[in-house]
Amino acid sequence: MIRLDGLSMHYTLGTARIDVLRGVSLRVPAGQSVAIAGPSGSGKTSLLLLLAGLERPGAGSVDIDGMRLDTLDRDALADLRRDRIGIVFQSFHLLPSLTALDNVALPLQIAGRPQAHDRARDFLHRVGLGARLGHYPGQLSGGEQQRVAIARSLVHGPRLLLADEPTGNLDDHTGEAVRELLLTLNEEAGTTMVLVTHDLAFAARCDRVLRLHDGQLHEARAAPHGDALAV
Ligand SMILES: Nc1ncnc2c1ncn2[C@@H]1O[C@H](COP(=O)(O)OP(=O)(O)OP(=O)(O)O)[C@@H](O)[C@H]1O
Repeated sequence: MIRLDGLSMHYTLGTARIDVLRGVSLRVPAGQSVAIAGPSGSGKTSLLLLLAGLERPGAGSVDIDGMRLDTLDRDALADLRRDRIGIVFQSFHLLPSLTALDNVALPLQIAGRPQAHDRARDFLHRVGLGARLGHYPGQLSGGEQQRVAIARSLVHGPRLLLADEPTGNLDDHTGEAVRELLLTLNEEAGTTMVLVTHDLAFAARCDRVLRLHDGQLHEARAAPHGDALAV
């Protein structure tokens, strides 16, 4: 369960203040898939950064599975991300000196999990990159790098996936494969998903669609469960 209560956030640039979120409250039950839409610059990425504990809100709180992120120190936040959260950023943050396989295996190795390379290989196959295991990020196309980042975000079996435009750079066919992979994980493993996406086909298949506008989240399409509505 994700609980956001009265979440506000602003950036300060010189003397200018940019209010990005203005008192956002939200509940996302475990296992729900949520698409977040909204105009460019409306704060969608900032919201994901708050959910991941990579930014701190100016006011309000983020609670993931009963843990209030503002009570956790930097190490505890890193542990939370390593154990429970998968993140796909718009810029993929792949390590340039590691192959695709090693990039994907790294989170498992850091966590001391066994069979890191076998599992990484399996996930790279699932995103259609079985023939690119030994490629370095600089030798991969943008869409291929994106799929490596998706494989890396999923390899440790996160309970929560936060993804910024996961199908943004992909052609129709590859985009469909990634949509299927994520939705299958959502359905079969019960992975909670919060996706920023302009991909209408993807949003249409999520349980719920929210729109961020003027610092507020609005329910564009609600899940059928009454307890899942934004409050
Ligand atoms: N580090 C920063 N310092 C100052 N302003 C920032 C910073 N990061 C983002 N902003 C501003 O905050 C606003 C929200 O940015 P954010 O990236 O969250 O929007 P977004 O909805 O994800 O946009 P897009 O759809 O274009 O990716 C934008 O106006 C942006 O210029």
